[in-house]
Amino acid sequence: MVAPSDNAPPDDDVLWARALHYSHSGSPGLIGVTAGVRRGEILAVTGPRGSGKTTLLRCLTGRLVPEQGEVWFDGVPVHTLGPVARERLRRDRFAWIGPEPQLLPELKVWENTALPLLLTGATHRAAKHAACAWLDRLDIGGFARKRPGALTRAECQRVALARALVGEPTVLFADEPTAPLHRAERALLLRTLTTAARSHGITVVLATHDEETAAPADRRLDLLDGRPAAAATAADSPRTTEDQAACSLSA
Ligand SMILES: Nc1ncnc2c1ncn2[C@@H]1O[C@H](COP(=O)(O)OP(=O)(O)OP(=O)(O)O)[C@@H](O)[C@H]1O
Repeated sequence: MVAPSDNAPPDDDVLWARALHYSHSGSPGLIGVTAGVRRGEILAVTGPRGSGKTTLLRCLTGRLVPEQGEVWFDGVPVHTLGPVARERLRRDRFAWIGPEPQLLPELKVWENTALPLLLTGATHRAAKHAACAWLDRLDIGGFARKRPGALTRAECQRVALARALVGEPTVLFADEPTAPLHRAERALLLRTLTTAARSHGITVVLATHDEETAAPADRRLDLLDGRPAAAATAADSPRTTEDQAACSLSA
């Protein structure tokens, strides 16, 4: 049960979370994480493996409900919504891209790209038109009639990006989208993602353990052991504040 709060989210944050706590079957995933992202901004959530990045993104999308804390999207208290409303929010306003493209091998590239629109009732013609427009924008229009098996992994990941963007979501959640790619491919995918998001005013929450991938972000949130990194470091070294005081006295 999530306790209500009098604290309203900041006006300029399209997505805002306060003091999130979440545990996976008893083992801590998030411990008191607060995060905000403004409309059109790119927020990088960084940290080593197991630091809680995916758990945070899943709490922000409403896929996971925090045990404590609040998540607000566009003035809506996501943490109080039921499963159907959260599912609708994810479908209509959010998109997700992970490290694996997860394309359907039987479908052509344009059909894979159009899937989110077809599943929400768009006509075949409108969905195809939008899918092909996004494939063109991402410079992969030439693949539209091919099947994923004919593409490289990096090309498939760009198709997955087109599929994520085809519904023009308010927020794109990108969980280690470049992780399985070589350096040059990583740079291309990242440039494609950030350029497309910025030119369409799409907010991005980008989880990555890689400094170069985090570099284009407007802001970043560093996690360690499920906490903001600064808090985790302080918790690991209870004498830090005392030590700093001692240092400044002796300086
Ligand atoms: N389904 C689960 N069941 C049990 N523990 C989990 C589950 N998912 C995550 N965890 C644990 O929660 C912690 C945070 O995991 P999370 O996947 O959020 O971190 P991450 O920073 O995204 O890591 P990675 O980069 O490896 O995906 C880790 O200790 C992880 O082992």
